[in-house]
Amino acid sequence: MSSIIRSALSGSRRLYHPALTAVRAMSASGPTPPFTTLSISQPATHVTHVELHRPDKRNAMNKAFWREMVECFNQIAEDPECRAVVFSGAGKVFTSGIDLMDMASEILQPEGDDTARMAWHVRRIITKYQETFSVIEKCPKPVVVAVHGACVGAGVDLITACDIRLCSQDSWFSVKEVDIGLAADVGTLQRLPSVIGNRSLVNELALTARKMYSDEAKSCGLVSRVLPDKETVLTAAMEIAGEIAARSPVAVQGTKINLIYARDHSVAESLDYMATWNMSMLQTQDLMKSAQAAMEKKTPKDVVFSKL
Ligand SMILES: CC/C=C\C=C\CC(=O)SCCNC(=O)CCNC(=O)[C@H](O)C(C)(C)COP(=O)(O)OP(=O)(O)OC[C@H]1O[C@@H](n2cnc3c(N)ncnc32)[C@H](O)[C@@H]1OP(=O)(O)O
Repeated sequence: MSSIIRSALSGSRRLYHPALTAVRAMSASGPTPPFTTLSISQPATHVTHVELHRPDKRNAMNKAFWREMVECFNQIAEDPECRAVVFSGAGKVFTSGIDLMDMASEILQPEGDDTARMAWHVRRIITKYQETFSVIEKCPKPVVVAVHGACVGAGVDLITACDIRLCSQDSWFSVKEVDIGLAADVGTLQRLPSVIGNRSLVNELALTARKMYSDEAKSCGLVSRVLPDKETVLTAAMEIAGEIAARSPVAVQGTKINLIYARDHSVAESLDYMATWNMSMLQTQDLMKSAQAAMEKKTPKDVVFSKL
């Protein structure tokens, strides 16, 4: 059952649905209702563009953002029209991280009658915020992130949950949390080590909060490409998403899920999971269609795949 039907049945407020969203320019004009921090568009067939849209506040992540990301990516996960996602930030920078004004009260003055209750309250907040980026990883549609300018604090948590990272030449990254008196708690410390495969560098970045510029980000593997500017990085991200979206969604989503499984499990466990996964997925009609196209020297773009 699609999210839109569920929404109608439950009588809840209108939900965003990419298939029903008008095709908009790549640079959206503002948040797309019902969201206040995210602008959603469909720049190409089967591609959804999610833009963090608080440019005046350098895309600082306020309370609404942490909630809306979960709603947005859960809907994308279930949207049969969407096969790949591009994530970017509006305005001058990608993101300045957590909204230091909006979040202060929730974290610094937690609800609760005593220390234990306040601690449980804070724990619930942290796990809720962790979900904001874990939904990117749980979404079976690959997410390509296009970074430009600053990517600070929670921005690094966000991009490490994405599948493909690109940035512009003017980008810089900072695991900023130690500078504001906390250990990063929404994904960087857990995901960055396997993203860049260099624990000494991860430790250095996380313990000093120093800026890492685009060339170093490329050389250490945080990003796979550096493009000249914001426009070209977004264009490159759209092209990659288009390539992904042209391929079998059964193959693509199985690939994402098994890559993430393999990151977190032994080779033996992952091979076992893979065999179990493909014992059913190899029975897809996409396999025959794709193989036939390859034999006929056609590209995946020439093949029409059923919705998934
Ligand atoms: C449970 C906890 C979960 C997650 C925790 C995450 C931790 C973090 O994210 S730590 C990182 C915190 N962020 C920062 O320390 C960055 C602060 N911002 C900056 O350094 C700069 O703004 C900049 C990103 C380098 C951009 O500089 P510039 O282009 O010169 O813009 P500004 O003039 O500084 O800012 C314009 C405007 O935006 C507001 N703003 C910027 N960053 C934030 C922020 N993080 N929170 C709230 N507001 C922010 C700034 O106040 C200005 O607003 P005006 O109303 O125009 O004054």
